[in-house]
Amino acid sequence: MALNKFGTLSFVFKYVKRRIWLFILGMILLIALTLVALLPPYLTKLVFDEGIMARNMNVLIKYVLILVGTYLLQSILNYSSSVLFTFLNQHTLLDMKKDLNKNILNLPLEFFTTNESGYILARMKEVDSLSSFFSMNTLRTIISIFEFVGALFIMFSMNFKLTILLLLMVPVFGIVTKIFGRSLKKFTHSSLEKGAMYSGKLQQAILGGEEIKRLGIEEKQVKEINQASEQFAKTMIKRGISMSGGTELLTLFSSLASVFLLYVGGSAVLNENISIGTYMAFAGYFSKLYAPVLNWNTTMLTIQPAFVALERIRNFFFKYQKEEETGDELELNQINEIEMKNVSFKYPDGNDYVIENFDLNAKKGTKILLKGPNGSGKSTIIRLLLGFYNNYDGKILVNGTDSKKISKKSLRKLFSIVSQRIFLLNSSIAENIKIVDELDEEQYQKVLLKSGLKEFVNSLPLKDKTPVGENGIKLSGGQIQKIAIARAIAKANSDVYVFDEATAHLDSETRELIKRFIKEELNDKICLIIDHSNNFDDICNKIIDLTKEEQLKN
Ligand SMILES: Nc1ncnc2c1ncn2[C@@H]1O[C@H](COP(=O)(O)OP(=O)(O)OP(=O)(O)O)[C@@H](O)[C@H]1O
Repeated sequence: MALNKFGTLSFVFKYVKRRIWLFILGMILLIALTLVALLPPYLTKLVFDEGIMARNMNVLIKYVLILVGTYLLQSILNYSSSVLFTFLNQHTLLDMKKDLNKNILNLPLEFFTTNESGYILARMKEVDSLSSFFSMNTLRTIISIFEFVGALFIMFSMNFKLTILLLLMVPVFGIVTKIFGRSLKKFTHSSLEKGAMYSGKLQQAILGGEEIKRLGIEEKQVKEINQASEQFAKTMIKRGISMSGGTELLTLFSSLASVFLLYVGGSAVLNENISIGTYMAFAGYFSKLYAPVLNWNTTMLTIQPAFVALERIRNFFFKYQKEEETGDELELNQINEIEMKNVSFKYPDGNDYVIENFDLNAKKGTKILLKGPNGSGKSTIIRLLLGFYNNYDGKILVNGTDSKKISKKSLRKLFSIVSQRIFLLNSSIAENIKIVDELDEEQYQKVLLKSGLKEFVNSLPLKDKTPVGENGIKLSGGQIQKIAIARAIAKANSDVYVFDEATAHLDSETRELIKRFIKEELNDKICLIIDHSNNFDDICNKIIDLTKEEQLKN
């Protein structure tokens, strides 16, 4: 979805609106600043014409003192508006970031499976460049537009013909700025994209550092990262060249324009059409005629990336439909039955059906063992039950209600899952176990016992305060799995327990412990167990083999 500037501005305005009175105060300060800034050239004219040329010391002193006061006032107004806009800038940015942070975790699973985490992070960081919307450069551009109008008015009142002549130069600046802006936008876009890709590659390599070393593919990885880094550097060079070219061209034009003023203004003084004072005032106002265009150029250097970043942020983060809860969905308090009727599903980016015409029925007390070779769709069935995808054929019912009508948050709250890919926070063992619900000491000790963690935790010098490292890097595969099991047991009020290859890394003793827990303590729950071994055959009352049409046991 291509967004126009209007769409982008209205998006920014949504945030401005929240502090509209401060923005209005800021604009009043800017207008006051403009009026004060218009005084010095006119006062200079009076200093020359009525003081110096008329050889009147008192008048000279009077205007010099007024000039001092004007500059003082200008400084105070400048300082106040810049403080105010710094405050507004940072708070507006903070609001945007908060919204983005909230949005990101509400995006569908597809967003996280199709984009590298480093790439997502880099794109989120692009928000920082939005700060330039309210930076001093932008303020200067706004002030210069006000000043342009004021200066034009005063110049016309002093000498109409000379003003028209000087105005002729403005379109030249406009054209150069426009061409320059276009190429800058193009290079900014590609440099942001290449930068995000570079971050993605780098983060992937850092996360997979151990595996890369094991496979001995360090050089290959370095080559790929360097290639991404080179592409990023190339676009940055192009952007830099375009920026220097544009800036230099504009500087040259403004120098030539002042020579032009020297010539036409000087000729007017020689022909006695204007006084020296008027010439001096013209020299002061002259720069204000081109200032909006020149300032726009400088502002563009910072604001253009901000516009591009905003478009990219909106295109990227908002192209996925959020998993938003409208409040109309049914809130679940318990799950008594889950059913899948004739369900067929393929992933949004996949061509083939992962599961076809699949049926499942589980009431409280049912323990289902899901079997089937790798890639046969076992974990996909769990994802569908959790409402991660809606684009399936057939029906998924919870307590007889279409699962699409049920609040996903309330549904997921009633599931305890030990997934195949376990994610641990980089914090202590205890914090990882109590990630969803707080437990009292007695409950917590029971959880440690049931998950087979107690002995291990007690053997550690820091006990359950031991940090697990990034994604459990400091623990063994089995220990990670035990923490995930403890986490699932610790979650209060669950009605459905899912064990997706939950015991693959466990020793036989712990496996038996978990088996006993499932057998003895989950009899009034629904259990879905995915396992390749025959370990759980005897404690399940239903076995579904995804390679076979019929269910093996009922
Ligand atoms: N996010 C995804 N996007 C596209 N295809 C996917 C996605 N996740 C899984 N698949 C594909 O769907 C199929 C089923 O995957 P799934 O993880 O459900 O299998 P599984 O039966 O649990 O396998 P395993 O026994 O190896 O754990 C696989 O072919 C896999 O490549």
